[in-house]
Amino acid sequence: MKRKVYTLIFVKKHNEVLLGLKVRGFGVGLWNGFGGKVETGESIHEGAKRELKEESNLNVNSLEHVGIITYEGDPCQSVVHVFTTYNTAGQLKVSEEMNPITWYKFNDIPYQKMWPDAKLWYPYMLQDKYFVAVIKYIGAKISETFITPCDANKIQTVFKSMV
Ligand SMILES: Nc1[nH]c(=O)nc2c1ncn2[C@H]1C[C@H](O)[C@@H](COP(=O)(O)OP(=O)(O)OP(=O)(O)O)O1
Repeated sequence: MKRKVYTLIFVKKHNEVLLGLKVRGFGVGLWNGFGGKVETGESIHEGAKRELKEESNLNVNSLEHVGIITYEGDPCQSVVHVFTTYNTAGQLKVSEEMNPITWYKFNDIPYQKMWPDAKLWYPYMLQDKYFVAVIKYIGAKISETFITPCDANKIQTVFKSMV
């Protein structure tokens, strides 16, 4: 089976993270980081930078790859590559996909208005701790999860074998 590959980018500063309310596409009405499908012919990093620009107007030079999430079951079978960055350039702007876009304090993340799996792995992402997760959905409900912190070198090895 060929899984769809997605990116998810979190812009951070000190103890705050930038989230947008999804107004189009997958996950409408939920807060999330920026991201989307990796397109044919682009690398995962290139896809991540493009999606960040399209959805927030922010440019970024370097992204840190902090996690790989594999989703099983409904609503789709996919792999999501999670990135963080502290360095962006350009003027933040809402987009057709994300509106509004807001800084959230780490201890005030709106988990009740996010994908149900977010609260399971955000703690790793917020601390820049590398992680690997497998999350199985049945319908809109999580049926099984496996989430583990991961050695940075190991995740880079796994990642390089996927790009
Ligand atoms: N269960 C889940 N939990 C989560 O926190 N984020 C998820 C998720 N399932 C998918 N995502 C993220 C991955 C990706 O960043 C986004 C979905 O991307 P989209 O479908 O919006 O892709 P595109 O922006 O390429 O879409 P279009 O431009 O509308 O074709 O939601």
